[in-house]
Amino acid sequence: MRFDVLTLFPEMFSGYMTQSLLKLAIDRQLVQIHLHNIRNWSRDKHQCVDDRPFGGGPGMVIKPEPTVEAVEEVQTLDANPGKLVMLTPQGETLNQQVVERLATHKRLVLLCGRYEGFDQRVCDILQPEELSIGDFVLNGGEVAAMTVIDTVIRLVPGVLGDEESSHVDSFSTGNRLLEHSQYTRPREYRGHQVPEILLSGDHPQIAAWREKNSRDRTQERRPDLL
Ligand SMILES: Nc1cc(-c2ccc3ccn(Cc4ccc(CN5CCCCC5)cc4)c3c2)n[nH]1
Repeated sequence: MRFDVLTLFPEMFSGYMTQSLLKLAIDRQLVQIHLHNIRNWSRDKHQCVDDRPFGGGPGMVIKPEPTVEAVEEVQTLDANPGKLVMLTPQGETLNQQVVERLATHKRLVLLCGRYEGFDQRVCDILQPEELSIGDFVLNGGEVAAMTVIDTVIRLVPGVLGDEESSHVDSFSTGNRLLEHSQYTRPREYRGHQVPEILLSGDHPQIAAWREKNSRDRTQERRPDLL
């Protein structure tokens, strides 16, 4: 799967791309991430990409020319132009079902804004899918784009090992329970014991304990999921 990210801050992705799961997926050529700085498509000698909003108001707006021309050129870099997604506070809210839909595409082109966002004509001309990652305000689209990448790559075949395959993730279609509690060594820590059943090797009983623990946690924390 190929991701192209258009942003004014490509350096924000450097550390993220060295993160283990994504780095492994890239090294194994299961995933490609291509970063593009929108500023490289600015037309003026000062490389300006933003300007004051017509009609007044706070902040600056990213100009339509460099943005549209950047997306159009980036889309030509592969035979498949990809699914264009704009990260925005005003978009459809991301959830696991949206992630599963996005993962069906071979290429995602993620458009990250800053300031007050993009000139409306960027949406009118390019008609991107507009995505929010939740009802809170970020300072730009980059963290939202990383969230999209982070969630979608878990669904790319081969990225997760069989053991940890994503179909048993919480929120996956058909699985609406929170995950059960997890424990590892030591068996006791500051007087807190690991539940004996998990040490028993009795796998049917362990599975039953985990199912009940998932249900109890979901009832307690997210009854809306039941
Ligand atoms: N899920 C989610 C995605 C984003 C997101 C995504 C992309 C961009 C690009 C720029 N920003 C910053 C920003 C923040 C708030 C506003 C609204 N504005 C505030 C001041 C008064 C008028 C209205 C606009 C732009 C972004 C924020 N935030 N949250």
